[in-house]
Amino acid sequence: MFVLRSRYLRIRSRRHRGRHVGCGTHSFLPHARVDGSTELESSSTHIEFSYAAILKAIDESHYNETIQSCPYLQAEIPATRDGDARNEVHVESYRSPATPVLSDDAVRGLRLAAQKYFKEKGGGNNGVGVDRVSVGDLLAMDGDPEPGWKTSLDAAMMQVIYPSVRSGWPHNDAFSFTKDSDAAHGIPVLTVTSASVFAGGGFPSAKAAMTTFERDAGLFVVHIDLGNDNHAETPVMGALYMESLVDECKMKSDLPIVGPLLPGQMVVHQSMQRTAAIMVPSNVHHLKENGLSTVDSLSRTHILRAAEYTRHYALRLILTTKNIIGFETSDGVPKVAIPEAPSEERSYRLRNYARFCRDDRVRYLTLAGLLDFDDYENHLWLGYDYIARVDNPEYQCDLLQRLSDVNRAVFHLEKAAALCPTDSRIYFQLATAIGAKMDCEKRLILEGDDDHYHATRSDEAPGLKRMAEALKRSADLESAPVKVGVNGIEDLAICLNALSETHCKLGEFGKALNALDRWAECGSIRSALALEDTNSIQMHKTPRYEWIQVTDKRDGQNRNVAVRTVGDVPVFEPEDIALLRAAADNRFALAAGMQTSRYTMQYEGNSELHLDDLCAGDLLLKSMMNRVLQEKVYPLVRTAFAEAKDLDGDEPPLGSLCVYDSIFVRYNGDKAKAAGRRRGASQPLHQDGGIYSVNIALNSAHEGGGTFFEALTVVDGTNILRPTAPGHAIIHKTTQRHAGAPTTSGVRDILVIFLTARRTIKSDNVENTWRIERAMRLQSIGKELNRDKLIPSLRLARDNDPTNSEIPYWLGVHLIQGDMNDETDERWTEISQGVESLKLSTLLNPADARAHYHLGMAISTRHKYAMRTKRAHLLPPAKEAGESVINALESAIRLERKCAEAGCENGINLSAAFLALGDFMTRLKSFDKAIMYLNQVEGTIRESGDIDKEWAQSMLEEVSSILDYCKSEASEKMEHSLIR
Ligand SMILES: O=C(O)CCC(=O)C(=O)O
Ligand SMILES: [Fe+2]
Repeated sequence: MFVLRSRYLRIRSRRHRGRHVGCGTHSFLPHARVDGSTELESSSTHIEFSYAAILKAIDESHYNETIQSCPYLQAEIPATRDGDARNEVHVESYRSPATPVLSDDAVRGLRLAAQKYFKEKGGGNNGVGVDRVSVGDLLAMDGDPEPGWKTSLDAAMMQVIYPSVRSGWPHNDAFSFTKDSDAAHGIPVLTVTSASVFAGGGFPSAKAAMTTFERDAGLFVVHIDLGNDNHAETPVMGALYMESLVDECKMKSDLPIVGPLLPGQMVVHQSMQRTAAIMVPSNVHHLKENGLSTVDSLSRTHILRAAEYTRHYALRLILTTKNIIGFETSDGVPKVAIPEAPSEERSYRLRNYARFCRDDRVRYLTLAGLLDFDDYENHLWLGYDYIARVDNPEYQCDLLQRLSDVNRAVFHLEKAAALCPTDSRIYFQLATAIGAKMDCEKRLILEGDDDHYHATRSDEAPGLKRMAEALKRSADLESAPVKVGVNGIEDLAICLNALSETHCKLGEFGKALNALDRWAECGSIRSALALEDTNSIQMHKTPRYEWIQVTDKRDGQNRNVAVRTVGDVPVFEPEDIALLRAAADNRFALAAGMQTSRYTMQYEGNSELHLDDLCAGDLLLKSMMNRVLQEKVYPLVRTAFAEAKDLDGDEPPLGSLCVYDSIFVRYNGDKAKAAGRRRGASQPLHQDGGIYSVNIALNSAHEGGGTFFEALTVVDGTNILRPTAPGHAIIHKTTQRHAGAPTTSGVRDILVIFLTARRTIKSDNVENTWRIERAMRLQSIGKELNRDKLIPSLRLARDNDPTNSEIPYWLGVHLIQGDMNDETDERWTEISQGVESLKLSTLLNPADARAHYHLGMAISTRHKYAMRTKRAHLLPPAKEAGESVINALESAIRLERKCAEAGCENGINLSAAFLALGDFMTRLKSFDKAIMYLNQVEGTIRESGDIDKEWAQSMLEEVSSILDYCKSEASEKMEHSLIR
């Protein structure tokens, strides 16, 4: 599938803040007129009429807003046009006056007023810790401590703010007459439609941004910094992240921010520019980066720290223009016709309206595009909507129509990119559209319902190349807001995942690795929890530990499975556990059964929470976790795995250990039982993400449960490990296959921390741990690749992490699964390599039942293929082959049964293994053995409860016919030997 997940782009446009006319409401549009036809072409007269009606409504809405929204802030007093012309200072993207526009007193007064308001009435705290209050509400508040700020603000409006906007963009359409009739409405003047104070930061895991990073309403945004209460102590300052500066700053290796700003200092920009108000340390431009030019930057770390440190304030005014003459009425009813809103406003409002239309979105967006050719968001939305339409399962149309839709999507997104070359969303959507287009073309060729496409052989490379280019640009752009903490890493990670995948599809593996490393780096900076401080001298008591090992029967060597903490120093003290579980209880109660995790391994009876979500805003929990990580977890992991180095061949990471993700898992055995889950509350066999998994027990009041380790199935005794007591841990490499053993009654709570490491300059070439992640990610991308690219990428994965048994396992499986009618030498080599790869997998992990199973099947397949293609002479001797098949399949059966006993089976079809054994022994004319194996098929099917299934019946028929053959051959053989 080529269509990328659209989750990456949550296109939003800021809701209009106007109190009377929300663009979120339909109230300003004549309902009866706008629904009806769904296609622009369907009825031109009808459209003409609707179009006019819509514009009229929009003009009215804009007009109302300009006179009603912020009556407490005076509009601009028009100067003579000559006067303006003399002051023209055309600026590109923003104006940032050197001297503050508000005095220190006014800044403090406004901040104090907002603080009082938030304390008494709250500020909405919209889920990301940002409070907001309108200036109108501040003015209406009783007991403003220092109300003098209003006079200062009024003066600034007239003397600095309005003149500065007008002289900054003198050629803006909104300032000029377009038609003669407009002259009747007078000169357009600037006015304020929204004035708000924002506050953000000052708590654990606070976001760097105080305002959402998106296009604003109106025509101009005036941002005035209001400082914070701790400025003197710690110089945390305000700044404005400005998307349009990205390219320019990259060249100068600077940050795309305007600031740091002094309290009272102002930045003005067009609303169309995407910006976000952020908090930064005053030395943000002088931080010495580590030279990796990656997102894991010092500036990001320091900006996020600044945001946590203090609550910062800013004033934001939204400006537009209005025509003064038309409004001069006593009763609010205009005497003359309502003036046209500026075209940018018309387009913005129409676009916002389109968001709420289910059927007509494309049509309204097209109209919005006609109103303002320059507004890239119209094209972005159009492109996005054309793809969304094609993605919608309810959209009934033929492939050619689909192709035409995705072509339009590509057209609009390219247009958007030309108008705004710094918006990462556009390039991501462009890549999505190109992918969708390729998908359509492929289907047209397959279905052959068009002569043109029927004739064309598809060559995907050019399309994939364009996708890669767009994704690369998107990732490069997206890195900028990530680097300053304005955006989280989620979207960038998705983009880099797609980029790696596209490079793999092109066979560009070097570039794929580069993108993969950047993607992995995202994982290493995702968590807001502390990273390992490698400089600190350990003064704390770390838990003691022991290694759980198995002895390999073949070479007598010990293999490490996991570390278990022992003794009287646990990872978590009882009070730490209590704190964590209480936070989880709260969150589960809040979620009321809704999904609380990003992961999919969840069944009835299991629930999960991300520790980062729990810690956000919870100072106590976060600092407890940071302490435990720093004092216990990191030193423990580093020491234990450094000790294991000789045995495992893995260097501990060079860079600081850090949290890749951490989840609180609650297994409810009783719930699972009630839901009829035979296995209780459990997790299937898997590998984790990151490098190390730390699994900490939080209670003991349950039956069953524990971590099942596949590696332990090769030795006698238990294969489920449990920490020695609540608060203690089991730690293993993430590549060690394991499962959550069924909790059969009661509740089992654990905290699993997946650790990875920060990248260092050396990581690229020498670091094992970094390569472990590469290999895992290559393997996960493999699911999206065709066989011809899948096989080389699995080989690459194997080269990067030669110890991960999962990779040669999949490589073997895919090498075997090719065309059995292809009799070339190349195919023979593939099959032989497939067998070798599976053999390697069983050597690396002798406990993997699946690998043994597929190895047995593969040897048998190779045998059949060789016989058929006259290559019998290339096969190993029959006895040896027989032994290896028996060995492999019997191991598979034995191991799978052990897994099943623990409730953690792989789900291998054991009856098929017996059948394969019987079949192979028959081919080797070893009839007694064949009969012995075939006789076990029926019982095994019964055991699995599948006897009534159709496949079971046909398998039994096959068994019975081979059995008949074997029996007659066996008795003939017997006769033969008697005669002799
Ligand atoms: O239940 C357990 O101990 C295993 C948990 C686990 O493997 C996981 O959450 O990834
Ligand atoms: Fe796990």
